Amino acid sequence: MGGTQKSYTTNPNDYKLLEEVGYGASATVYRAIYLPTNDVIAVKSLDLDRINSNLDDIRREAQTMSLIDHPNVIRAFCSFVVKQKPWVVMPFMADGSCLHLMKTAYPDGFEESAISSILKETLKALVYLLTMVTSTVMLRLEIYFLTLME
Ligand SMILES: Nc1ncnc2c1ncn2[C@@H]1O[C@H](COP(=O)(O)OP(=O)(O)OP(=O)(O)O)[C@@H](O)[C@H]1O
Repeated sequence: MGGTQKSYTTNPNDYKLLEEVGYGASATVYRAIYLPTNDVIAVKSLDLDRINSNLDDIRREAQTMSLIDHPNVIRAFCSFVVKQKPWVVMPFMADGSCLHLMKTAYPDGFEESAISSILKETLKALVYLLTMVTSTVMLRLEIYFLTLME
């Protein structure tokens, strides 16, 4: 993985949740402070009651998120369970989502050139994720065949 790696503990007392910044189908996202370094980060608190998948799927997703290394895909710094709720610690995106930007600053929609670069960057992210998934599946298949041949 590139760049300098920051390390974050899995101790909930090291995190101070500030205000809620977003709400999705399965989670609430907070702006938060990582107390040991005073870094501003985001904490996504997943609501198991609102999620259809089981804990193993969530664990796998968080594990995959922590392997991500691409400028256009947000990665998880770490994840752990707090009062039966999985928390995912990630970089805080101060400008918010494209939808938020549109609602606040571009009510008539983005310019075509902006749309095309957002789409281009999103497609790059998708290609990265697809390549990552494919190589993980290939690796698993390889291990499977090697085990079979033993
Ligand atoms: N790292 C972040 N930094 C800042 N804001 C964020 C971050 N992650 C999420 N948000 C905000 O929180 C909202 C909900 O997050 P997200 O979409 O990840 O939740 P979800 O429950 O998985 O949503 P979905 O409905 O897509 O399943 C986002 O739309 C965004 O506004």
